[in-house]
Amino acid sequence: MLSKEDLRYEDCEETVQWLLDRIQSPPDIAIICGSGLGLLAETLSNPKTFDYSQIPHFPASTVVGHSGQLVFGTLQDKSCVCMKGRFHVYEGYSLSKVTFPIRVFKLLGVKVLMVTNAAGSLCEKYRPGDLMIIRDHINMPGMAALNPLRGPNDERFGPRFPSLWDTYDRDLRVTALEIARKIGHADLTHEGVYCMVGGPNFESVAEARFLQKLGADAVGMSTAPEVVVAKHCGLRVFGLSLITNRVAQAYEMQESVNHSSVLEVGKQRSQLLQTLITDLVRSIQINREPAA
Ligand SMILES: O=P(O)(O)O[C@H]1O[C@H](CO)[C@@H](O)[C@H]1O
Ligand code: HPA
Repeated sequence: MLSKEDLRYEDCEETVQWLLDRIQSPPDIAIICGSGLGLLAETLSNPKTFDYSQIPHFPASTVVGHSGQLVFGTLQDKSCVCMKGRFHVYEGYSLSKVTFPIRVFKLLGVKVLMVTNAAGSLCEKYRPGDLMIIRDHINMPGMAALNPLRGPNDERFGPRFPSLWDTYDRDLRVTALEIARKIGHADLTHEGVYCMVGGPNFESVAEARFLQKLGADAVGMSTAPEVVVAKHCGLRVFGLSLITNRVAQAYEMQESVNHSSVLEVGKQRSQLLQTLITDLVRSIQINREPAA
């Protein structure tokens, strides 16, 4: 059964129509800016910006470092849309609301979703300021039935039982690693597994040890639901984590993390992220179906 909190296909269509009435050309690529990474949106030329509060059915951004704007524009001759700020479950939103923009992007005609996030390192060799290309994820809330696909399945979006085995696009991952090498940052660019937890607290030492044993290289409080919904509706997905801190896995470790330091690392690395995403967008071929 749908709850009051669940947004329907028709709500999505309404939002899409509202946007189509106001933009020049529908986007092919959508980019979600993680905590402190909103400057990515400034790479778009001829920007057309909407506050989330203007857009029908869009929730509001409540987290510092997520300014709450949707920016349409051009990057490397590709029509793009950037979310300056995402929605998190810990803000109190249903998963349907958290992932609503992804379905809007799909109905707008987007082919590729690029998700970025700030994340803590669980892997010995990752340092704050490093990048992790997401190879795969562990959706902790999803495995405990807090999954955005829970409830009646609307086949217009996708199948009841989607497979996630090849979710993070292999070609985009390879290209991103090549770009990192070309721009001289291979040493700080890794490929690994992102684990989503519910937040908003940062992990306890015992939780961090548990996640590391499960095979997670980095941990954050977002991304997995967006990616599940993107895969469900057939989008190509690329994911990039900026490692903003180490997560303490021993009681003696003096690792303290707070949201301001997460945002600060985002600011310091914004240029690098912009370069990598811009070069990756340049490499993407968009195959538009011929008009009927
Ligand atoms: O995942 P993004 O939105 O980048 O944000 C990350 O940073 C915040 C914690 O500082 C959490 O919201 C965590 O998920
Ligand atoms: N844990 C969870 N989410 C995060 C972290 C972290 O250490 N850093 C940035 N987002």
